[in-house]
Amino acid sequence: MTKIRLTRLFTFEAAHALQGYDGPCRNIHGHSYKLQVTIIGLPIINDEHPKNGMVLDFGDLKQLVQETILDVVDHALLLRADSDSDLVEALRKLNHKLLLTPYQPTCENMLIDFKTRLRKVMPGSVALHSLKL
Ligand SMILES: Nc1nc2c(c(=O)[nH]1)N=C([C@H](O)[C@H](O)COP(=O)(O)OP(=O)(O)OP(=O)(O)O)CN2
Ligand SMILES: [Zn+2]
Repeated sequence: MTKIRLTRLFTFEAAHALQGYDGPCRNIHGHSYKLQVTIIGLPIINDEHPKNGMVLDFGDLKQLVQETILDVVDHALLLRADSDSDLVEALRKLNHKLLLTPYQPTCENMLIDFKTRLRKVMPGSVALHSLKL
């Protein structure tokens, strides 16, 4: 049977700073990110099944990505966990949505993080094929 890849595009807004970077991106700045999620699997072949013909309902994929990634990063500020503690404390006092990452928040590292998070919640019948940011 033929395995099928399904791709869905998501967008989110986030700010970050690249600590120690030799350019303007060491300052806190923001992006409108586009995240492409591709899964792979076999379509359900069962006329009695409500998801007949689907690898995964697009709605279910949307909910998975929403809960696992977008709820975490959308309108958040991503800073390295070892950022200046006064800054972190001040942002917390202001109730800012802060994601302290154990990594430099580059696209590459964010993708590794997203992959880890998504793999944990993929239904058994499908696999995460690829991510693009
Ligand atoms: N390999 C990577 N390089 C850079 C990353 C990254 O995540 N991975 N991130 C940055 C900055 O955070 C930021 O994204 C700047 O990108 P850049 O395209 O260099 O910015 P510009 O202002 O030149 O481009 P615009 O299109 O005007 O935003 C840097 N490098
Ligand atoms: Zn940036």
